[in-house]
Amino acid sequence: MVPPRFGQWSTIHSPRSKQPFLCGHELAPSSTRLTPVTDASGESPAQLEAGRRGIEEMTRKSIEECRIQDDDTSKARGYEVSEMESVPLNPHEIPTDNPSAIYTTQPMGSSYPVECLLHSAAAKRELVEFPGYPLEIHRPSEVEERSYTIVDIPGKGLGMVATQDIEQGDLIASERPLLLAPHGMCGFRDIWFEYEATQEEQQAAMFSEVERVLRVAYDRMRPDDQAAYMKLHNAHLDDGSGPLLGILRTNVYSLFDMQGSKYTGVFNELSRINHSCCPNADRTFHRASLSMRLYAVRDIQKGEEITTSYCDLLAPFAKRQQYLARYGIHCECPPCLYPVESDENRRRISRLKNAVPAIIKWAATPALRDDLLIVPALTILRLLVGEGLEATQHYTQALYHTMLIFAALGTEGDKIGYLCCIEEWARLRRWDAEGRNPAEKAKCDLEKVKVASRARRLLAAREGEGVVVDTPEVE
Ligand SMILES: C[S@@+](CC[C@H](N)C(=O)[O-])C[C@H]1O[C@@H](n2cnc3c(N)ncnc32)[C@H](O)[C@@H]1O
Repeated sequence: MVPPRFGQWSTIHSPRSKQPFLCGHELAPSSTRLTPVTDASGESPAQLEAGRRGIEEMTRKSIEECRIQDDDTSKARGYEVSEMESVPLNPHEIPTDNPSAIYTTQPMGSSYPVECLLHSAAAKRELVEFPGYPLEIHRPSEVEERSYTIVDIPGKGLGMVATQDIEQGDLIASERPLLLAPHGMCGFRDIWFEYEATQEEQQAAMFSEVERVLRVAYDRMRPDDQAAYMKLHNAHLDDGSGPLLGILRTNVYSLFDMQGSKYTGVFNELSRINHSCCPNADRTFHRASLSMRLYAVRDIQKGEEITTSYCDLLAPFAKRQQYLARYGIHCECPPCLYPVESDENRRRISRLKNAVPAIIKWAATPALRDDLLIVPALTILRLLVGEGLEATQHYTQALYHTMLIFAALGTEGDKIGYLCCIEEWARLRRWDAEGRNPAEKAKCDLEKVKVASRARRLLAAREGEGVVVDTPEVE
């Protein structure tokens, strides 16, 4: 989970040209927020008229709420903010100019919408033109036989717990964010001070302006979603963040990159998952359905807490604790209780690199021992499992290497080991690739390894007969 960066003070300190900076596009309520008013609904002309007036009123209100430049707050604090330009657009329209901010409710017409704050017209285009978009999904609350519940976890607030056994690779949940916004929100408003402001003053101004940008998005949400947002945990009550910003900073997950910006999202249920440095679940964002998928990275037993990671799992203990402190977390998961040993293991694991070319070379070289690679490969796998790092890409990479080495060893190797590695690798890769087919890559590498190892056997046999042959070319 990556909270927004708010530290780019140099960008707001210097006076700038007073160009309109924040544009409140698409402020008209989308059709997802109002019942469509048509004759077919059986409503009377008076009801239809009232509905039309309601839409006009909400549009006007939204636009007015966006005109928050030069108000009492900023004047009283001695700074000015850039003007916000409001241009109502339909959710499917792409603006032809290039505004700095677009408020839009997506997918258009969905009963399960996401309030989106986008930084450019190009971002909106990329969002709505993504292949397969918009793929509908069910709200978590509508999914029968959910495998989890949200309950109180001693010492952690609320958390997610398995209500049945879950197998490695199983999908636990998929959920759309309540709010989607760029990582680091300070770019949305230009602030300039009339005097040499202190860092604290600049931070206070930035927090206040970001809060107001968020307020526009929040006011566009459906009442249920607003209530869900406000119920989320806020770990930033005392640092000057407003309530919307505090909740955002506590609960956002990084989602995806779009037009050079990282996008983040706050979720009703998925934001209830607590952190662990040996998590049993991982998440990926599915662009076509605009939803986050949570899946098990190892078997989870009924009653076990479902956890994910908020930080870099291979960072040393001290760095992880420092990072987690911003959430008010003092992590006491197993690796954090044995930091010296765990740091050493994680340091070794972090050195793991792509070894596929080396494996192919070894497979083709009779002079190299059969067990040269399998021993270190299994050692790394054991270390990863011992540290509970199945959620890292190092784990899938180590599984992949081991699978290739077993394949090269052929009958000399371990068939069960080979099958276990390839099946586990495929289970874990199931949710992480969008549009890419990991099986294709595996097929290609397996073929190379098998060709190389056949060549090696041939070489070994000919050398045994006293014939010297060149090593075949392998990548
Ligand atoms: C994104 S929220 C997770 C859900 C939260 N527990 C709740 O009640 O809504 C992050 C907050 O959960 C708590 N938390 C998460 N992981 C924790 C952990 N490993 N130990 C203690 N508290 C944790 C912290 O208060 C943190 O600020």
